[in-house]
Amino acid sequence: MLLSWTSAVVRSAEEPLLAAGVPLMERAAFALHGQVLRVLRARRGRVRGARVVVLVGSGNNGGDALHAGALLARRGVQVTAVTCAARAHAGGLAAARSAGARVVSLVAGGGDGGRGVPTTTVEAAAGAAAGADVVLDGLLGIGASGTGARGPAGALVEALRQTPRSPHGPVVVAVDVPSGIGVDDGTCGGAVLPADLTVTFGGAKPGLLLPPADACAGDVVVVDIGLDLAAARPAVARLAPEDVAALWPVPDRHSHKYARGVLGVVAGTPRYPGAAVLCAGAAVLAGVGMVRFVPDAPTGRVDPGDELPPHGDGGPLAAAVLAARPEVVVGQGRVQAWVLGPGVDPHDHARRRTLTDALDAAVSDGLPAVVDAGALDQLPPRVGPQVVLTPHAGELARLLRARGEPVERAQVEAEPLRHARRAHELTGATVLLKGPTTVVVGAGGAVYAQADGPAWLATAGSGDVLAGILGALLAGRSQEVADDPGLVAALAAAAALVHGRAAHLANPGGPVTASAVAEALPATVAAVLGANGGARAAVAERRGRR
Ligand SMILES: NC(=O)C1=CN([C@@H]2O[C@H](COP(=O)(O)OP(=O)(O)OC[C@H]3O[C@@H](n4cnc5c(N)ncnc54)[C@H](OP(=O)(O)O)[C@@H]3O)[C@@H](O)[C@H]2O)[C@@H](O)CC1
Ligand SMILES: Nc1ncnc2c1ncn2[C@@H]1O[C@H](COP(=O)(O)OP(=O)(O)O)[C@@H](O)[C@H]1O
Ligand SMILES: [K+]
Repeated sequence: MLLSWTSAVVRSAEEPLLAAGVPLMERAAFALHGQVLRVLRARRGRVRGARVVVLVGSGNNGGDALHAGALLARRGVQVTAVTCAARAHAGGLAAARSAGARVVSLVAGGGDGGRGVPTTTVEAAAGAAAGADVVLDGLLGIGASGTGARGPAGALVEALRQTPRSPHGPVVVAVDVPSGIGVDDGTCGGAVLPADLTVTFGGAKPGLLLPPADACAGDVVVVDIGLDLAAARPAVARLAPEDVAALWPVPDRHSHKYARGVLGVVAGTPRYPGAAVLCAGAAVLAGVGMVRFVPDAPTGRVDPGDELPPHGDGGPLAAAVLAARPEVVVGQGRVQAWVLGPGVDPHDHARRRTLTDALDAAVSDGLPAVVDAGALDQLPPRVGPQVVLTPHAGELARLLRARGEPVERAQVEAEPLRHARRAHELTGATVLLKGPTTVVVGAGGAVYAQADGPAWLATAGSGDVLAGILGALLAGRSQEVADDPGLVAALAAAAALVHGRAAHLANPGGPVTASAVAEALPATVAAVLGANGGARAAVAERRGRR
């Protein structure tokens, strides 16, 4: 699991160490220079003679970068430090100079309190950076205010962004965070320099995990500088396969299909059966005990308010589901969790009635439920966190507008966490906001950000598969969810991980269909369980034999 902490939490973890004279900056710089050496070796074999341009802001982030530059210069790297503000970290500047680094400034008399640093232009600095092996971005760290670098630093970032990227261009290594991101909220509004690698100190920062800023972080390497963050509350978490293995319901010898969880599904319409097929099929393939697919009451044969027949013939929609997945059971019955709404057309009155009946039943029984697509508009004003909403950005904006918040899709995309959190506050539900990086907000302040799938996953029906996976998980862990509704957010994040990984597995590096993602689920779950669940399953198996 990758955990992240806000700037304020990191600062308060630093304080006692700094007061005790612990050389945090030296530790950070040493680790940073080690990462740059690794990049240089991978890129060109030799370190000596490599060119590194260090971008230096006014604060300690620039100090880290300058000290790392000094260490690199001592290894024979040609280091050019470009200071971008009226002041620069004095100790770092002195170290870089005495190690033989060249120092220039974008600000006349800048960087060095007017001690005669040669000035350069934004164009010249950008040109030097473009010709370097590595650009070390030490413009802004956790002390950045607002999003986007301003002033000369901002101008340089803009110029670097204009430089066309090529495979021969420099590797950009961000110091602590890519300069200019919203460190705590993941916003990415102004001038931000995207990195290939971010070397972050003490613990990751939320903006490295949260969309849209996470797209600027590249690979994230967390460096231990001795901060004690164990007792501090993380802001955002990202699950790894081993975390998902620990969450996944694995059967043992005593398991039977009902004990493993039965999932009720209301999805699709007779006109659009695809969502029903994909959602119910994904739940089966993710390993649920049983799927009950709920068809509509046969028109004209049942009075409003009557119970549905326990085993109606189900009509063409159920026939389509059964043709694809004969394992599915059609009809009403006891379930441990629900998936409601994928592909349900609100203009189909019979389907909408079935949906609202099931939604009412799920909410009044307190059962875990995935509320997706067509069901989002039917959500009661308040529900518990065992209900998971799974909107994409447009659907979340609509849900918020329906609750009096004037929000457009673009605003949700610019600040996914803020809006997902708002929807959680307003509805009480756990919210899984789909996108390139999926954000989950749940009970007790839980926040997850999962970036597991390829962009190929943005394909019709993909969300229906995700809903089925999550439904299977909720059905399988319904007992634990009843005891701890906070678990729902972790399960939602786990579903997003498996969904994304299944897309990679379905066709590595190429296009996928939603059906192919669903078909890849059994192998994906097996691979994820292999992270530590192989051992777990073996233990469960042994226990079962006793
Ligand atoms: N504490 C420690 O010992 C350790 C800290 N560590 C390192 O320190 C980093 C934090 O350092 P920090 O606090 O000095 O903040 P940092 O981000 O470098 O600069 C902030 C300055 O930039 C300016 N500025 C602000 N916003 C701006 C904008 N949008 N656009 C342009 N300029 C802007 C503003 O200056 P002003 O403009 O007001 O003069 C502000 O004062 C941290 O990320 C890590 O790398 C590690 O060494 C581990 C030990
Ligand atoms: N650029 C992207 N990269 C990776 N995953 C994406 C991207 N865009 C969307 N996704 C994922 O694809 C799925 C799309 O779901 P959704 O919008 O509900 O599609 P549909 O309604 O067609 O099923 C979500 O799980 C989302 O997280
Ligand atoms: K930085």
